[in-house]
Amino acid sequence: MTAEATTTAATPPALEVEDLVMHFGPVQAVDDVSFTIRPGEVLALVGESGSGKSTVGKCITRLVEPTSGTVRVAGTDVSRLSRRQLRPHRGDVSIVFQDPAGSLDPRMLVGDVVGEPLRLRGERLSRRDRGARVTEELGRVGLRAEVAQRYPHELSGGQRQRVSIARALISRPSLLVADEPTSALDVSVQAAVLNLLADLQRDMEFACLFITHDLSAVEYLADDVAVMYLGKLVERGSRRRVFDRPSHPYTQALLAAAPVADPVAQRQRRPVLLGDDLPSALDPPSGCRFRTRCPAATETCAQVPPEIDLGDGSAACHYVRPDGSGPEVRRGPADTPGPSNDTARRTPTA
Ligand SMILES: Nc1ncnc2c1ncn2[C@@H]1O[C@H](COP(=O)(O)OP(=O)(O)OP(=O)(O)O)[C@@H](O)[C@H]1O
Repeated sequence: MTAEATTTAATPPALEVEDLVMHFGPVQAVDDVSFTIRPGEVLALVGESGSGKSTVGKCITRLVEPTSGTVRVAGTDVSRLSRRQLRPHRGDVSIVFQDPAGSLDPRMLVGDVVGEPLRLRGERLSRRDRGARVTEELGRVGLRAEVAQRYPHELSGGQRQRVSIARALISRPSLLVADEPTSALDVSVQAAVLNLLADLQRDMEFACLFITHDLSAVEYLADDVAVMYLGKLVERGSRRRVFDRPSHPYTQALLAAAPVADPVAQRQRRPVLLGDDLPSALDPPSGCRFRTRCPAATETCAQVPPEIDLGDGSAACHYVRPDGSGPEVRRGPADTPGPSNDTARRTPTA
């Protein structure tokens, strides 16, 4: 998908996250994470389970209070606002969760669920006007007006996720955080919901932080990609650059591990296995956190996070070549080939 960045000098980024830290007691879930999303841009946040992706999303939407750091939405520092001060900004950022069954109040009618953000935002609307807005939003996500009179449990998983999306978008947010929006759904409806999100994003032009494990969905939906590993951002760049020339050994491993639709391309891939499980966020490795699993690690990686600036907002491992291409990562015997940068184009299966 192409989202033309409409940023001008006068238009602040849709989202600026600066030095975000979230520790749950001793658990270092997110550590010094910074990134920006331009208006209308889709940034995919990828990484293994437990790398801190959802926690970043929750900090942005103030579902958890960050330990430190700044979150600016369309130029407003929302991290320092009290709940009361935040009220007029409610609805500027919305979130769609992985599991619609868990995120929709089972005692509320769908119409009330979808219309609730308008009430919370303090919009004074007559019952009739609110009903009309709800009907409009339901139509936008492909649901009939009658659905408003049903309870969430009376709907299918795909329909429930459409309700979550309608609820998220009724306040016309400038930023949508979509946290694994299709992964809890039946495979047969995943592509339809993903297509819906893509269409809505293109039509309504909201910026989107798309948190996902699904690299084929990233290829389909994202403009830029940010890669997280154990609470840290290890790489950021345009989707094309990251997929074609991943610079961090972790990104290379992640891409090499992802299934591709084309069996020939799959065979040509040179796998880099991640090996052991993710280390604990209770006691992350010093220096570069990936070093304990990195096939290219040297002793220096234990001391300083070996990052260099690629110049396009990307932080990359010091192993990156001067031309910006990735290192030849080796694992095991010296003749074991490194990862391929030749990723087949993928689209979600219908
Ligand atoms: N409320 C909490 N209390 C304590 N630890 C937490 C809490 N929420 C998350 N964590 C821990 O923070 C780390 C990051 O979790 P997070 O859910 O953000 O990762 P993730 O990348 O989104 O994983 P997944 O893809 O499985 O959702 C993990 O070690 C997790 O156990």
